Amino acid sequence: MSEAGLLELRNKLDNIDNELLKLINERMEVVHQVGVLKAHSGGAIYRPEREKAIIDRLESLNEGKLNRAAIEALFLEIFAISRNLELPENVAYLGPEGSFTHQAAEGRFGAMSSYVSISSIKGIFREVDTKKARFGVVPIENSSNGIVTDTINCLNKYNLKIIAEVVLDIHHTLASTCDKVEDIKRIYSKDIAFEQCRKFLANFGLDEVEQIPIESTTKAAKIAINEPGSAAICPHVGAKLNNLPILFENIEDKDNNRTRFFIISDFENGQSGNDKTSILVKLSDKQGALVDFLIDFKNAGVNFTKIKSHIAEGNSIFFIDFDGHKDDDGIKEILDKHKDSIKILGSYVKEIHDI
Ligand SMILES: C=C(O[C@@H]1C=C(C(=O)O)C=C[C@H]1O)C(=O)O
Repeated sequence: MSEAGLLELRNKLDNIDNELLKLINERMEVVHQVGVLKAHSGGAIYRPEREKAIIDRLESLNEGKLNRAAIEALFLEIFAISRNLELPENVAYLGPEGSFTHQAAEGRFGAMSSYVSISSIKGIFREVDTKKARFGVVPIENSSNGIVTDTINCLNKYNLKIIAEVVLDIHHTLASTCDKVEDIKRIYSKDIAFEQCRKFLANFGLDEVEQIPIESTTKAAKIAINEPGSAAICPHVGAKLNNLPILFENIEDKDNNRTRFFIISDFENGQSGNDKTSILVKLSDKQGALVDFLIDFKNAGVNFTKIKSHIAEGNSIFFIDFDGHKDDDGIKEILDKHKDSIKILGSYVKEIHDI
């Protein structure tokens, strides 16, 4: 290509960028006006259901090269930046830095938010409950390891709302300063990560090597970089952050290893037309009480996406997800009827059917 041709194309890009900048700033002005209205009415700044509606509309209008993922990546960042200009958002996540929960948080709240790494799920609920953070990001379930009981216990204990779900494909790497697998004498990781990589470890004879469970996969990388003869099972970013060489990528046994996260806050979402609701059901000892409850939902044609039994403080409770919003016709009546035995945890835009 000639120098002149390149110059011309770059000029074109500069002009487009100038327009984009002008338009985005104009958009920020309008977001600010919405923010002023919300401040008067006490409404929440973050409205995931509205953001989803915008992305859906843009996808349906789209005629260019961008696919849904690209539109989402661009616009979620624009939304996050506009929300931050209105009100800086503190996001508490299950750390340390580089953890999967951190990735889930950044995916939703973008590069401009301020993030606080918290070392326990309970700590995250406390941080949001005491208003030190506006949002908390916690894991709720993994496709290989099931439900996260600490999160259920905290949802039971605190009066916070689930305002969004985020689903992340979980990939692990084996990272080490050792050049050869045979030189690895110890592996550090989180207990569930060892579980998720059992077959890989067996295939490479690493099931014979000492496996040391610690609180997080990123901490594993931190240890492994300083300890000759050791390795870590950790996320790609965890290895990169610690300059730990990656020996193998995607070592998880299942190729659809996913974790679902909840974003918790102190407000309720409006209806989006594509919602999911999570509740906890505490039933009396009366036999068949759960069945009565489920039949009401079934008769109303409500689709359950998850039912898990769980013991909290000695009592048996059920964690249930179903399609629809708590204020939808048909659902509202059933929730009212059973209000003494249920706790509504939140209605939020449905990202996924089940993991
Ligand atoms: C501007 C609003 O507030 C926030 C910002 C949005 C945006 O930038 O378009 C959309 C939804 C909200 O999270 C709104 O509610 O319309």
